[in-house]
Amino acid sequence: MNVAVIGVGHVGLVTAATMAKIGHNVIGFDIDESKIESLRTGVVPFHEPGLQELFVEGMEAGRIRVTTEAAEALGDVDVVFICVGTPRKEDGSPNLSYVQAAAAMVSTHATRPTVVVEKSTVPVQTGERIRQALTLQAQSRGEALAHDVVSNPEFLKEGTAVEDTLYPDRIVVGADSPAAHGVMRRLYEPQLANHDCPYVATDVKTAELIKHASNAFLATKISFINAVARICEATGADVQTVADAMGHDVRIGRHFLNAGLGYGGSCFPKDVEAFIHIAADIGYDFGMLRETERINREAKRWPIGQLRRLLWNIGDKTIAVLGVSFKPHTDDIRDAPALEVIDALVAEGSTVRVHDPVALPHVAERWGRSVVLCETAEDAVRGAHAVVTCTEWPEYGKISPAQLADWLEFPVVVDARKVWDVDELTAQGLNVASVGRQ
Ligand SMILES: NC(=O)c1ccc[n+]([C@@H]2O[C@H](COP(=O)([O-])OP(=O)(O)OC[C@H]3O[C@@H](n4cnc5c(N)ncnc54)[C@H](O)[C@@H]3O)[C@@H](O)[C@H]2O)c1
Ligand SMILES: O=c1ccn([C@@H]2O[C@H](COP(=O)(O)OP(=O)(O)O[C@H]3O[C@H](CO)[C@@H](O)[C@H](O)[C@H]3O)[C@@H](O)[C@H]2O)c(=O)[nH]1
Repeated sequence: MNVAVIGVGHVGLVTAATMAKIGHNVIGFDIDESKIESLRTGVVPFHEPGLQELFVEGMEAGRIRVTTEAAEALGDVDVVFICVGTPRKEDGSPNLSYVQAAAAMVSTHATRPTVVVEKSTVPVQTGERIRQALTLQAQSRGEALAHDVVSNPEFLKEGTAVEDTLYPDRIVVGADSPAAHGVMRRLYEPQLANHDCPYVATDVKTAELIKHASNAFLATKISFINAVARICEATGADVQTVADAMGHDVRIGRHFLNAGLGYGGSCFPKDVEAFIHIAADIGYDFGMLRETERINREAKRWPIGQLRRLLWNIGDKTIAVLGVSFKPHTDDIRDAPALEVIDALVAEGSTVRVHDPVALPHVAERWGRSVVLCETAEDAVRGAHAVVTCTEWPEYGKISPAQLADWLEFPVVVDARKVWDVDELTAQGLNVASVGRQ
């Protein structure tokens, strides 16, 4: 089938590469000329394991091309994926202007009936609004509407996006006509032939809601365990063991019960906030999600409180921050919990030494000379008064507690991501604050 992808960012590019992998002819369209320029030369402009290879494979097979020309991308396609951003507005509600602009482009440039697929995360009822807009635009040109609108939410996680998209836990497709369902089923048929997973065919609104409900639930699971971590710290219980034992119950499951610095990234923070707004708009107060957010704000402040407890004054100290990306295996620092930690340290006047295996260029963009960029973790930690872990990059776990004790000027470790074993740290004479441990 001929597939167009509008917006080749984290979701759009993985969608494009996956669609090519399963045999479709794909064209990716973006208004960001530098992104398209980079892709034309076969270079994926952000860090996502496996994506570079998958994209180049599609290009070499002649199944993916990219363009900044909407007319070239949208003229002759069976399916158009809208993968543009839906960032939060100042009041926390989702900004749908990019989605509206993308739909308008389809209306202007499509030369035949197509299936317009919302892959961006949008509020329930957005599909209905897109359909209304497409109808009005068609009527204004004296045409009858021929496009279908479908919701096909994306569940990939950054860092494992390629794997998640090639082998998803489920595929959700919301459509309001049998014809649109038929097109989407044919689109995914080659993937389903190699990977058996539930294919949830539903109406558009239900599919839209599945996405916000899933993200809000996962974020709430994280906040729940972070609240339990506070109780463990106060009582001497061990949150890791609590989570492991809870996880043995198949009804609960162990995933997303890692206590730490809270959730960040471009999705959970904005999607939880959006869901609260969406609910409020229809007159429902989703108070539980406001509590999820409150606990998450508290989790992000935890390291600074611990540094004050262990060092008393932090303004005159050198602090090593290990990890800035919102999770390992990505260079994405959007809404990363580390931002709050670093901002607070900079505001205190601390000397902040920062290491991250891949995100340092973004750190330099955001803080300039307010922080010291370190090429290795050792450069950051050696001679510092304390070390704080903000991202659990596997390489940090390879630093032994003995090395930490040797490198640090003061023996202070604030392990917000549970990188090291507390007992091994204390055995080296280190003063330790580890999430969910006394
Ligand atoms: N990042 C994730 O892990 C993830 C996972 C699932 C769902 N989502 C959702 O998918 C959507 C996209 O997220 P993302 O992280 O890929 O965003 P992104 O910022 O990485 O990419 C969005 C792209 O859209 C382009 N764009 C904006 N307006 C355009 C237009 N009118 N025409 C063409 N291109 C346009 C931008 O230039 C950018 O390249 C969001 O709604 C997000 O919530 C993201
Ligand atoms: O037990 C856990 C699990 C995650 N996190 C944090 O939660 C955030 C989000 O992590 P993750 O969900 O792995 O990454 P994302 O790429 O943001 O993926 C989420 O957001 C995407 C965008 O909507 C969805 O598609 C995915 O299904 C959903 O997991 C990160 O800061 C993690 O450190 C924890 O603190 N504890």
